[in-house]
Amino acid sequence: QLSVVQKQTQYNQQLLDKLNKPHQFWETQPMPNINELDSLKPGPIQEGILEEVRKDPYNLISKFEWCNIDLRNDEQAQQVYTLLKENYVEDDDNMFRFDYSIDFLRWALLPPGQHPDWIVGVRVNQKLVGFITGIPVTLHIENQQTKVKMTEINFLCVHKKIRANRLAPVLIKEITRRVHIKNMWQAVYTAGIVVPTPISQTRYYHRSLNAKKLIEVGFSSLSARQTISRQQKLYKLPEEPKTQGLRSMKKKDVAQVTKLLNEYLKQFKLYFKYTEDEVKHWFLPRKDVISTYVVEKEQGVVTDFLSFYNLPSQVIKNPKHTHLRAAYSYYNVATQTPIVQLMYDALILAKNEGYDVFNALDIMENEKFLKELMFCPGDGQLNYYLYNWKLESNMLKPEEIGIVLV
Ligand SMILES: CNCCCN(C)c1ncc(F)c(N2CC(C(=O)NCc3cnc4ccccn34)C2)n1
Repeated sequence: QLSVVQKQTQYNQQLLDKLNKPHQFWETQPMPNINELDSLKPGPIQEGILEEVRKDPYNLISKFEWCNIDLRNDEQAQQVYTLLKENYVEDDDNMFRFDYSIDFLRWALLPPGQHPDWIVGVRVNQKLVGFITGIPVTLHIENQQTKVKMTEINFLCVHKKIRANRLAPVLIKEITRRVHIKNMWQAVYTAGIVVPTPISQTRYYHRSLNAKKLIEVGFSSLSARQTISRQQKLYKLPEEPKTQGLRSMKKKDVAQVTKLLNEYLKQFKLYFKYTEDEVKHWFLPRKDVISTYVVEKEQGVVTDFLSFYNLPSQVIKNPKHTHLRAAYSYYNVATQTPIVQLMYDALILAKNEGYDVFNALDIMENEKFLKELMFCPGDGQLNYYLYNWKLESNMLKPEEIGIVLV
């Protein structure tokens, strides 16, 4: 084992490296840097050459080895769950950490057309210590004609005990290689941190559903003049939704929901086009994972729908609560029902499903309901990234973003 002194020296050196050359890894990647933003022409930054793609995996330090994770296998799914539960994204004050469930991970990572070698793990003596994932998507960029088959990257995670080993850049390079070898050259991903070069900087908003719990876990705080009971009254919601014909989505709704969604998303500069199979996968309700409600008007016509996903956070140290139950706004299409009314019903439905807070980004048309429904801006910023693609416009406004990454 390295002596304490050696470890400290190694750590100090790594800090110095970071200070001297921040983003050392990202400068080697095809992402426009600040002064290229005006010179690069829109489209791919580097042309991919299939023959040049490395055929074998990147080298790992000894005792580390690559593995493909089969999330359908309970044991392997449990290993991923535990790695993320203990080592994935935390808030800046280390009070909360995401607790993605196994059912949620199967929903998020086993969509139609998934590639088994895009669920990538790194093990040391059978223990999972690193993880990164990709799923195949067709992204429409800035106009109808430009649609690009690419990967959506997510769940980059390195075990806390082996950070500063530069494993994250190797995980990124390896999944990039596995995408390139399938002749795909772009990626879309999000992150709470800023690395070169976001295409959009969006913000989280939170709507309190259980004011007392949010104060007890430290998610919300009371100012001098506020009391818990006054907060509860302020955020109180009716027992039942207002919209006539609002009900849980069923299989028979898939065709109409697909048409509504694809039509609705065309207004944005970044959006996916969905097949009926994909709508089945992403929107049919799954307990404790995804909730979708449709508005059915006279004899079977679906005019609107709302959806939100379940992403609890572990409350790291709290005498009374182990989890914060958070619902995240997914896709909402309002064609006949006013969007404020539809989202007010979403709050009521989420409250009745037991959520403590309802989160939404300021993307799509969300600005139209955030203030009126008493959402508060959070400290969390979510940056969107496109790998190896120069946009016509340097940055997109949040309301031009039509994709939600879980
Ligand atoms: C593709 N993947 C992106 C989604 C990952 N998502 C949901 C995420 N990425 C960065 C964030 F900033 C964030 N925020 C939700 C807001 C929030 O609730 N902040 C307090 C809080 C409660 N629990 C946690 C856990 C981690 C971080 C903040 N937490 C901020 N959400």
